[in-house]
Amino acid sequence: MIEIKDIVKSFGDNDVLKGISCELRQGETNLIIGGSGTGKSVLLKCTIGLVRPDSGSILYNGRSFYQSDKEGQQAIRREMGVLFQGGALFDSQTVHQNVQFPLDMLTSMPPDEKNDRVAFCLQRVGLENTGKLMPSEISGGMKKRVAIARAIVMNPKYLFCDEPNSGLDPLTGVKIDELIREITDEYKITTVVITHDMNSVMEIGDNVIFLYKGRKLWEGDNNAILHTDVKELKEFIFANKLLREMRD
Ligand SMILES: Nc1ncnc2c1ncn2[C@@H]1O[C@H](COP(=O)(O)OP(=O)(O)OP(=O)(O)O)[C@@H](O)[C@H]1O
Repeated sequence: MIEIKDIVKSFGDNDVLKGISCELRQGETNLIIGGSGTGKSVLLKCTIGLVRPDSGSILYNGRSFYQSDKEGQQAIRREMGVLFQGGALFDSQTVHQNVQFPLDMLTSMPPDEKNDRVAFCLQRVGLENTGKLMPSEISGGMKKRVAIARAIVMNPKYLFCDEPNSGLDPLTGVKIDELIREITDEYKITTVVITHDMNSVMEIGDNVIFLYKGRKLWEGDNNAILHTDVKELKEFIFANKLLREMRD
């Protein structure tokens, strides 16, 4: 579990996060949703240690990242897998090399063990026998799968996904959501997904946190969200035509 407590972050006179607290639960897909510019990415960057909050604390299974020494921070970082927006694969490396990259950077695992681990992760995301291909030879959905395989290769306790569906057709997007959900459940990971996508909210929203202008306005699951009384959340949800028609 990750406990976010009263996080405040400003850039100059732009107060981006105005005191956000929430719990990101283990074995669940925790979705951070909200309109553009509401602070979702900044909150994610604070949570993965890329942006230091002005105040507040973030605890990873009880351990404070920002109050840990360098070694403690590295230990927590090693437990994080990150799926960056767009996948961020290295174009000049094969699928296998891309997935192996964190093992090369962060472990002294013997080569055979690395190969086995990479093969296992590729198989887990449904991409066995693709290791020799280059990223340019595979589809957008397959690239996301490779990026997921890379994010889980270190066996993370925490998985962060920034807009995992961006650039994918709806059906492929649903399959990626399902994969993230399955992996979360199977390995009991604390998964955090940033999204604008109401399909994802309805499919995998175990714990949904709605941000609006740097504050948390609502928190609940995907069953409760359609019955919200919060005006700003209703506007966000029912901007989606299909959901509006379902409601009416
Ligand atoms: N490094 C930075 N320096 C200055 N301002 C920043 C920085 N990073 C983010 N901001 C500002 O923080 C605010 C929130 O940005 P953020 O990227 O978190 O929004 P978001 O909710 O993720 O939006 P989107 O859905 O469009 O990605 C914006 O006003 C942005 O300009």
